[in-house]
Order: sequence, then structure tokens, then C-alpha cells
Amino acid sequence: MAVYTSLTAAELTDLLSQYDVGELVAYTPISAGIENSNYAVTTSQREYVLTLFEHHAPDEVRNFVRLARHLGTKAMSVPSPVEDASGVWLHSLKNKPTILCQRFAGSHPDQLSEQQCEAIGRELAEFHLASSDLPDPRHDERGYDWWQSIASELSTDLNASDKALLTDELAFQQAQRAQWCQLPHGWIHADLFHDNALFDGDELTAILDLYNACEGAWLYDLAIVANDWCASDDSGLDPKRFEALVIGYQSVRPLSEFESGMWNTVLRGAALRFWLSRLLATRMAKSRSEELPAHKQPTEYRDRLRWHRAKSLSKG
Ligand SMILES: Nc1ncnc2c1ncn2[C@@H]1O[C@H](COP(=O)(O)OP(=O)(O)O)[C@@H](O)[C@H]1O
Ligand SMILES: N[C@@H](CCOP(=O)(O)O)C(=O)O
Repeated sequence: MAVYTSLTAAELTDLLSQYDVGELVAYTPISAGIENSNYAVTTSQREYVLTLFEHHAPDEVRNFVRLARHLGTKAMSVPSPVEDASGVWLHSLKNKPTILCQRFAGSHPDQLSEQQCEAIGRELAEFHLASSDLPDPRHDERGYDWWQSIASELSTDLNASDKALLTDELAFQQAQRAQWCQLPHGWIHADLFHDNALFDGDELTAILDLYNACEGAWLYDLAIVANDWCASDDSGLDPKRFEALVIGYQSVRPLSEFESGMWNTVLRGAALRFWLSRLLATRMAKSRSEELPAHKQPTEYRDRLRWHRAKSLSKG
């Protein structure tokens, strides 16, 4: 968790002089980021967040930000870059692609409430509908093909029981492929964990970090949200928060009967995806002699996968 690129007041003042946003009053690094460097910037007019992309070329950033700009035109609260006085929104600082966005009020929710789950469900459905007229969603780089390829790479890190679980789940998901492909799909956020949303009490103020957004089944996106926002102490889902989430979502886009019949498969897929990505993150952290934070451990998602599998057996 860091800000990788340091900025001086003179560099920032120079950048801001190209925008019509007032004078620089203060700027503070935001330590919560993982991938990019973010600064909270206060000008004489309002609050902004400045993001320097640490690992991406300008064309990649243009592609990432396409969705946020589209949703911004539909008045959704997502970080859509502000244009400078000549209509340019992509700048460069220290040779890194840089954008300036409105800073949203609120903080990441901590103790998740049913009201917050209902609100995020509503917002996710709005996100799916509002993005449906934006063509060419990005390919999901952590989709089904990645599950298969990374699983064989990572299985050397696993004990026998986890290896068996992984093999069996991949076989199950492979068998479900044709069904999965029939689910309504389009742009998905693909990483709408509660640390990517801001709330003021129970009121949702913004959804952030659209940089994993890609093509996928809408139910899968909802399942990613459910696995995080409705997580219960027994590694499963809290029924009340889950019901609130689905009510919120369906108040905007009702699920079809076919989608409702696919819940268990898709919740399992969503748990598998983050089990795998956290296993990979663990391996990468180890290679730097680091550890993942306690709340980002792969076992959480392995255990949630087991819980969903047990549910499907008990129905069966
Ligand atoms: N537009 C914004 N308004 C308010 N806070 C923001 C905004 N953009 C980013 N942040 C804050 O910065 C943190 C890191 O942003 P994020 O896009 O998640 O970075 P990274 O991709 O580096 O993890 C967020 O968790 C949030 O606290
Ligand atoms: N929110 C995720 C991390 C983002 O996924 P990644 O595939 O980009 O690592 C988590 O909590 O694991």
C-alpha cells in the first residue's frame, strides 16, 4: 500500500494551471491504493483525486477510462476524468499517464449493513444497464481460460486436499461452460469489493477502481459482490444481506429464471476466481519476502468455495 511517485507543489501547480479548477490549496498522498499513485488534491474550487498510472501506457489508460467516461455522461458516480481548458483529460506527470477526477465524499464501509447491500445491488444493476450501449468490452484477463492455465501453475503450492478441490471445481466449471455462456452478459465491474465503494452512512456515494472492468456474465458480477459484501463468519453468505443485495439489484434489473437457476454455479466460479488470484498474489508477495494482508488471504475464498459446494450438495 503506497504512493510510488512523489510530486512537488510546483509540479502539481503546473499541471493544474492547464485546467479550469482554481488554485492549488493542499495535496496529500492517499495510502490506500495498491496499483497506482493517488493524491487527494484541494483547489480553491473543490476536491479532486489525481491518479498517476504506474504500470500502464497512455493507450491502455485510454482504454481503461473509456467505461468511466461513458458512465460519467450518464451521471453515475464513478471516477471519470475532468477535462482541461482545451478538452484534454489524459496528461502526463513524471512520464506516467495522469488523470484528475472529482473526489467523492464518503468512506469505505466497514460493518456492512443490509441497506448498504441493497444500495450496491441497485448500483451494480444500473452499471450493467448504463454500460450496455458501450461497444467492445475488454476481454476478461482473469476469466475461465485464465482459471484453467493459472490453476495448473499454482497447484504445486497446494496441499493434496486443496489440489483435489481445485481439480474437481475446474472440472465442474468446465461442464457448466455452455450454460454459463448463455447468461446475459456485457460490461462487468469484475472487482466490486466493498473497498472499491464509498458510502456516507447507508448512502452510496461512488464506486471506484473500474480498472478490472471487462466482458462477463452480469450474474457473475453480482456473485463477486455477494461473496464479498455478504460474507458471513462461517465462510459462507449471510442470508439477510444476500437477500437485500438481490432485492436491490432486481429493483433495477430483474434476474431471469435461467439466471436464478445458475446462482450456485456462478457463486462457485466467483469464489474460485478470487481463490486463484489471491494464491497468485501470495506467491508474488513471497518472492518479494512479503505477506498479503490478513483480510486478503486466499483461504477465505477457498473456504467460501467449499461452502457453496456444500450448499449445492445439500440441494442435490
Ligand atoms: N474519485 C475518488 N474519490 C474519492 N476517493 C478516491 C477516488 N479515487 C480513489 N480514491 C481513494 O483512493 C484509494 C485508491 O484508489 P484505487 O483506484 O482503488 O487505487 P489502486 O487501483 O491503486 O488500488 C481508494 O480506495 C479511495 O480511498
Ligand atoms: N479485490 C481483489 C483483488 C483484485 O483482484 P486482482 O485479480 O486484480 O488481484 C481481492 O480482494 O482479492
